[in-house]
Amino acid sequence: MSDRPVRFGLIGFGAWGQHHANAITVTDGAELVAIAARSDTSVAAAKEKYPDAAVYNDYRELVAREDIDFVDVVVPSHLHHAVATAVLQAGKHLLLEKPMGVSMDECDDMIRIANQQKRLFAVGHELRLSSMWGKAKELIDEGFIGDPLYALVELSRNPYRQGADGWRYDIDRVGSWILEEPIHFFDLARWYLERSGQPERIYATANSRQPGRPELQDNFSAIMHFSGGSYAVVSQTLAAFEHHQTAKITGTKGALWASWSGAQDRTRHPTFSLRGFDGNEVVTIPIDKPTGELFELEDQVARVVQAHRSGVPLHCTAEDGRWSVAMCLAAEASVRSGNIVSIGDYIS
Ligand SMILES: NC(=O)C1=CN([C@@H]2O[C@H](COP(=O)(O)OP(=O)(O)OC[C@H]3O[C@@H](n4cnc5c(N)ncnc54)[C@H](OP(=O)(O)O)[C@@H]3O)[C@@H](O)[C@H]2O)C=CC1
Ligand SMILES: O=C1CO[C@H](CO)[C@@H](O)[C@@H]1O
Repeated sequence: MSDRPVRFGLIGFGAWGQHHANAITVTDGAELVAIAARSDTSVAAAKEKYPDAAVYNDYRELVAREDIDFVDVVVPSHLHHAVATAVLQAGKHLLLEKPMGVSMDECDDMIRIANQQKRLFAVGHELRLSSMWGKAKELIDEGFIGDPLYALVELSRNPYRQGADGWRYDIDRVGSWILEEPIHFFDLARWYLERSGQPERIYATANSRQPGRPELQDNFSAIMHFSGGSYAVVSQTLAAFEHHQTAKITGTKGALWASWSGAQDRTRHPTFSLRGFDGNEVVTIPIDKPTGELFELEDQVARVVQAHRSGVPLHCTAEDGRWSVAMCLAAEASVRSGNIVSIGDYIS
């Protein structure tokens, strides 16, 4: 494989897209050659910050360029499908932010086109690359806790940002608030309980602080049962302060307890710890580098570069992204009906 830098185009230059731009520019072997934004303000901001990159106000001009290898899509969730299909149809590899799509049809359509075009398709579930959430996975796989039986992934944080033009508070554009952040935790819980087979059913409940906006669910909890007998609890409140995330995983022999805290999700100065009990003693497990979504974002760009250059497996494939969307939609159906929902109908 050639050693020339992997050439990236970035679509979306909002709060998170700007961090993607930075992650691309600090990654060895990656080059940010073009950015597409929508408003004049974002176009001007992109030009000022990245004078060497071409900046477009129509993403179709970016995808039409022949010299781009990978396109990184960081636009509001209801636009993922339209933008991602244009990228794939133009024959580019794709890194698409979560949620992969807002419906199963969207996910299936994108997977079909990626397969047809034989393109790489990674989804932005970056927590899988974390030195801490990932270390927990490694220990589980090594048998540190025995057979896993239970996983709790929990977040308490401040309210979501509005997003450009308020898309995050418009249910038709955000899809649901489950697709916004609990989707990461479904992905983690499934990863941790991988040895327990497939999840079979889910029960979820939620409520809103705004009586007139019941669809904006500040509090959300779900229980997901796996075929092997284990179960996972995913729980989130947006009615709290700062950003505090915990995972507790227990097995036939021991337990793990990971926690992360920061003034906000995008901090470079978090506190975090991973403690474990292997059935004999409680230990603090050293974490070899800082963890947090800004760090993992850089690791994610590095990973897709390696995948492109040397065929290293993607950290999160389109099938993984699809699975997590399915889980959110099943959870949503359970919240709506008040019933336990069979997951097979969603993931088949
Ligand atoms: N994996 C993770 O941890 C995270 C993932 N995300 C995901 O990333 C995505 C973006 O979120 P975020 O950055 O917070 O949202 P923002 O609203 O802050 O940014 C969205 C950006 O998309 C731009 N945009 C909208 N339409 C177009 C278009 N047609 N062409 C080009 N750009 C367009 C907007 O442009 P303009 O500014 O001109 O209006 C805006 O800059 C979402 O899907 C979100 O779920 C977000 C945070 C963390
Ligand atoms: O991880 C995340 C942090 O919060 C954001 C919302 O504010 C989400 O979009 C995102 O997925």
